[in-house]
Amino acid sequence: MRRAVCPGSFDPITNGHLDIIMRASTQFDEVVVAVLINKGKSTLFTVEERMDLIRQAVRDHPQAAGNIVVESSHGLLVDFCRAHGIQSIVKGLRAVSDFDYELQMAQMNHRLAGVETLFMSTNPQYAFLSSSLVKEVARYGGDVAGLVPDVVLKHLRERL
Ligand SMILES: Cc1cn(CCC(=O)O)c2ccccc12
Repeated sequence: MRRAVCPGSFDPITNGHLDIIMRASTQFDEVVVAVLINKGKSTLFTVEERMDLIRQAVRDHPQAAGNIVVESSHGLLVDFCRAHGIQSIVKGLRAVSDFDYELQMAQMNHRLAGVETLFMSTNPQYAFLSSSLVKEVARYGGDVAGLVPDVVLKHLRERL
């Protein structure tokens, strides 16, 4: 069973994230989306809400093949990988600016536990997206339809 993890805060999931998760699910037997718990960071949605939004977004996706599971993770990602029998981390790269930090994390995770990190190119139509930017635009009444899954759009409007 070849498993990969797609880690992130997903506060909330965007269509850029969903695109990578769906594409990763065609490359592995199972993809585990890990919602990272960061106690020090205030978030718009709770961990449970973020997990539910991801599950709904995947369910609503026409290409969903039933091999995507959503979990939460605190502490080191490599410990999460060991606990879940995961050999690969899949990350989406949006721009060259993402690469420096992601390379550092990939080298550390490989040294710590031999876990490989596989990078996928983000779909150019979503390359400018981040959860923070989506929240900022939505907060000031901007239209983020098409940039986030419909279920996220609904909850963003309710929450903000
Ligand atoms: C799957 C995925 C997770 N992340 C981290 C996002 C986060 O930490 O919330 C991404 C960033 C860009 C493209 C794809 C992804």
